[in-house]
Amino acid sequence: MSQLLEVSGISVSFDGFKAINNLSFSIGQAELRAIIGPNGAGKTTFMDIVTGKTKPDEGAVLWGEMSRNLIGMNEARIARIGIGRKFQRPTVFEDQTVFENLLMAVKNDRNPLAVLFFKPKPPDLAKVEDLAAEIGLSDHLARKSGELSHGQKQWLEIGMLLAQDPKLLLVDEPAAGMTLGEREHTTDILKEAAKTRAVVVVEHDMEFVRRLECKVTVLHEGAVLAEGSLDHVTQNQDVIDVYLGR
Ligand SMILES: Nc1ncnc2c1ncn2[C@@H]1O[C@H](COP(=O)(O)OP(=O)(O)OP(=O)(O)O)[C@@H](O)[C@H]1O
Repeated sequence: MSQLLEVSGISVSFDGFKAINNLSFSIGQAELRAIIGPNGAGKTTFMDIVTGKTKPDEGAVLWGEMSRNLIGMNEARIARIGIGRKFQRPTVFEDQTVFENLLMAVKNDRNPLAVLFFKPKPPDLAKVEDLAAEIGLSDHLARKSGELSHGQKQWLEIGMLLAQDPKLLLVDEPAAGMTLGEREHTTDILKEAAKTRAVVVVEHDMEFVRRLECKVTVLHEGAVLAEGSLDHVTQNQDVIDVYLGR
């Protein structure tokens, strides 16, 4: 299988401290991957590099069949070529309904006023309905987003990102603050999304990672410490020493 994203030998230092240290990582077109690792391992910095927020001092970040180099591209351009990022805190428009939030995302205009003057066409409406079904909010389309539970807001934001049809979706700690039921539903959404695109999930919650049933990459001190199934990496003595055993 050809790789969608191929990161090789990236390093970045902040004031002399190597936050990412010769890190290599790759993911295929329709693959789900969990990234785990202790605080300060470099997980956020890694995502910052892939999305163009941080420029590495060394290494290559290659994208797609043409192996385009993403280093030096700005964040907006990287988003346009198909990399979506879900931050930890949901950023939906609370005064807008679920329907309006999804429609704004389909239209790719995150301006609450735009939706007032927008006459959606049948394909847009069909897409909103499909997205709502995918994230399990079909029965909540008319509700103000501010009334949703924390988990439902997270799903809505995932839906808004999926509206852009990203080829790669990066998701930062989705399980935080969710009930068990919400976590289970979130794993279902992410597994489904990864059937047609690459999805990278950074998460500390090991039960959540187990339910994802995917390959796991363990980061430590800015580099890959171990990679493989969850059972494989959790039996690795280095992983136990630096992460699990603490
Ligand atoms: N802009 C910055 N300036 C200085 N140091 C930074 C900067 N960004 C990250 N760091 C440092 O780089 C290291 C890696 O941080 P990063 O946030 O990527 O880790 P993480 O694995 O995401 O941690 P966590 O699980 O706590 O979110 C940390 O020691 C952090 O303090």
